[in-house]
Amino acid sequence: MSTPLTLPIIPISPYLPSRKKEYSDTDRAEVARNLHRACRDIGFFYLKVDGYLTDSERKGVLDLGREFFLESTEEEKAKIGLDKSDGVRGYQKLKQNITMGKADHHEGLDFCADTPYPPRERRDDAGQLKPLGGENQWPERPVAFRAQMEDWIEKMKALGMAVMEAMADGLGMNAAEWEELRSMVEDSFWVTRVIGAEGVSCGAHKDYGCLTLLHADDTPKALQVFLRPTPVPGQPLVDNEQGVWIDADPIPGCFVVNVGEMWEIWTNGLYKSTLHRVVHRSPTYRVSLPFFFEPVFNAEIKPLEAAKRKIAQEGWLLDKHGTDYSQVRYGDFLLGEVSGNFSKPAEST
Ligand SMILES: O=C(O)CCC(=O)C(=O)O
Ligand SMILES: [Fe+2]
Repeated sequence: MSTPLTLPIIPISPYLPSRKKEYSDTDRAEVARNLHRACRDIGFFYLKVDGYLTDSERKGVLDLGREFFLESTEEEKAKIGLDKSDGVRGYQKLKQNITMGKADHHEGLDFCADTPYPPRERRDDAGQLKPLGGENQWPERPVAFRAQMEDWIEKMKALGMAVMEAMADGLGMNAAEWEELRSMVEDSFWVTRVIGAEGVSCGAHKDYGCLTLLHADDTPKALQVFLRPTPVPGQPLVDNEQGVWIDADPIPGCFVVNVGEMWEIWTNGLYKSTLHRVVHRSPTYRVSLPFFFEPVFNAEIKPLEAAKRKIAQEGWLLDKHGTDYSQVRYGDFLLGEVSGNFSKPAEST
């Protein structure tokens, strides 16, 4: 089977609560089947969201980011720097974010779900806020930033749930299995990021969480995905090092979605967290908004029975065949990731 050089497009409307009635179970089965194939063979796909968001919502959030990055003063940016909260929430300047040990050429603004710690446990023995122990830092300008972004976050959480339900069907989960999975993501420990860049931006990396829902402006030739040769059942997987970088250019009405390492564990490696990078070379300023739809902080992530059944049914020989992926608590995994993510600039303490 030859490798497709573009990502598949998957419509999610049949799974959106507001649209479900317009579609049949057969429509949903087709979405679930295509989604399963995309997650298994590529780990990335375009999610067609049709009328789920208005054009002004889609444009509005990107404009907020652009305006903040391009029109705020250095002081305004520094006022909400990572060092003013818990080291994870707030503004990161150029080269402050580290990917695979290298500084990224983009500035960013990160927000995440409320702290998972009760009030007495938010600071360490020295009185410093622990990572994730603080509060989000919202820019004062543009004034609509917080309200508009909070609406966006609610919509992204609901969209993430619809994709999760379709993925559960794609794996052939029964009702009880889906309930268990749903309880692990329903109160998602989401993270959202606004990125602005005018040069080569984000180094090659895999996302560590559950699902990344990426909304970006229309700059082409920026995001690239590492496409592995299509796996064949019953044959050992081709070495992960082999593959080609393809452009994942924006398509109007679609998000670019990928599965993170939590899905890799849930599926014992059937769904892979795939390498991607941003090599934006055009002189225009690019704004992108990845939304990381994550499990709840305390979720214990371990291989799902439904995934094991699917592996057996389809006859896969996976890298670790015979050995299950190790169980992780999502929150521990996240803390490990965020602690390696940011460089400490000399002026921050
Ligand atoms: O800006 C992009 O297109 C992707 C950013 C990304 O991969 C990330 O923040 O994890
Ligand atoms: Fe990423």
